Amino acid sequence: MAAQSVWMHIGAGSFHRAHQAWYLHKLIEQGDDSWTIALGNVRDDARDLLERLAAQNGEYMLETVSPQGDRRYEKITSVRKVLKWDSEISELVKQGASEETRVIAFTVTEGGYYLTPEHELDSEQADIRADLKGEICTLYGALTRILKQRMAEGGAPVTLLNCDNLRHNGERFRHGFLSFLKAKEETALYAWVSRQTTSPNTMVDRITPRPTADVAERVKAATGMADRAPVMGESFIQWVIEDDFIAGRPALEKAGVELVDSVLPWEEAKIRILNATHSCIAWAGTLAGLSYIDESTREPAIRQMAWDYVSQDVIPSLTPGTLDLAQYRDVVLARFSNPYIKDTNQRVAADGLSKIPGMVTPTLIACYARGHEPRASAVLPALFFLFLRRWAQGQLPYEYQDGVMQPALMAALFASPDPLKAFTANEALFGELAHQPSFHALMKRTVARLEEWVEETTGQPLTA
Ligand SMILES: NC(=O)c1ccc[n+]([C@@H]2O[C@H](COP(=O)([O-])OP(=O)(O)OC[C@H]3O[C@@H](n4cnc5c(N)ncnc54)[C@H](O)[C@@H]3O)[C@@H](O)[C@H]2O)c1
Ligand SMILES: OC[C@@H](O)C(O)[C@H](O)CO
Repeated sequence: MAAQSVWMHIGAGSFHRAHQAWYLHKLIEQGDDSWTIALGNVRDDARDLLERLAAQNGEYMLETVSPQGDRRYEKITSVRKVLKWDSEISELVKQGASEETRVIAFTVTEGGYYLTPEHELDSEQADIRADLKGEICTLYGALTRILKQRMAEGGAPVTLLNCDNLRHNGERFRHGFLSFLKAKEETALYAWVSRQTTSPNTMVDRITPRPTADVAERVKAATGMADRAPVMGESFIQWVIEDDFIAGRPALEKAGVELVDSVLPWEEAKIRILNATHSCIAWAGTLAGLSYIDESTREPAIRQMAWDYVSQDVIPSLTPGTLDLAQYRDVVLARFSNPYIKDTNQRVAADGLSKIPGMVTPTLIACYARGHEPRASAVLPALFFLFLRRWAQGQLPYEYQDGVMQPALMAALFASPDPLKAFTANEALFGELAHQPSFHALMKRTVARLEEWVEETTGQPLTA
């Protein structure tokens, strides 16, 4: 029998339970239970869920639904330990220090890495400042605590695996973490992490909305299980990982994971075509008074914005490879239109301040670099500007969540005499384009055009 290995996951959100936990469950179903999951959270916002999961011994039902409406129910059995939260993250530290833990994976959202557009650690962020002083608000503070203990207990190597939607997610996380350790003057830990850990890049994909009460009702009706922690997602699933695990890994290929030398083509397609387009639809849908991604995608004008952005600006900016990008676009738009996935514009609109620089600005820059005015891509930041303006006016229909949002700074931006100019001149969002007059002119024209569209669509005048 193979030695028991633990995959510790930090970030007890819905996505981990619909994606990574499903793959490990598939291996267990095949008779290989040599790898199981220990699940915990950096922050106190998953306490209820962790308690409910613990009461079910980590088991829960996953409901998946296809674009045709076929629903499937699977009991996920890979989470074998639920790590209780406390302010010292003691259970995460104990589990993460143990040699049996060979992979520490995480999903802490796009905003959870605190990187500038130049991909440097943003030490100005309040959470980072707090963690540099020894608190635990971020993944970096948590890993520092966990890995220090691991080093003290023998220092067995471990893979640090980023499963968030971030371009070059392994590399960017690693650079952020090592910069954090340097700033914190953790010299010995810095040297140990450099030698004894790896951070493969990954591309993860499965649309996983926040579960609503009706998921539990359908689970009960279909399976009889009174599940207090069900999760639901689309039937589509994909995981591409660079095969660089320093302390071994599950036989993920047997569950359908693609293990590759470089995830670059997949992540470029995913981030620029799927994620950026998703946000475009969420911001536009919200401005048009719609609540869900599927209904927003089926709105012809919004679908056209998304289609034009991918077709006119993204595809010509990417190096042709083995992926059929036009087909990828069409599949993605079909997935977003799935009427059985009630994914909210609220969820997908989140974290725009990280998504614009990470997912959209590279396409804007690439277009200018090849002498093409990015008219279709400018629609995305222009929509986000109008969306943020609604936020500043207190007129969004829901709470906007953004990991890097500093409300006072944003409010000041919209109180300035020319908010659009201040927004477009923001280097953190637009890098070198922040100083380019032609980009400012393009944004002005695009915002004016979209204001007209919003007014026509909603029949309501917009207040500037
Ligand atoms: N939901 C999806 O469709 C999906 C698909 C692919 C990838 N992802 C990735 O997974 C992430 C999480 O998605 P989810 O659906 O699980 O979201 P969720 O809202 O259910 O969970 C978010 C998790 O991140 C943690 N978190 C948030 N900000 C943090 C911070 N600054 N520091 C530490 N922890 C923090 C929360 O405590 C929680 O555990 C996404 O942001 C994305 O990068 C999600
Ligand atoms: O664009 C929002 C993401 O959470 C998205 O649902 C996911 O990346 C799909 O895999």
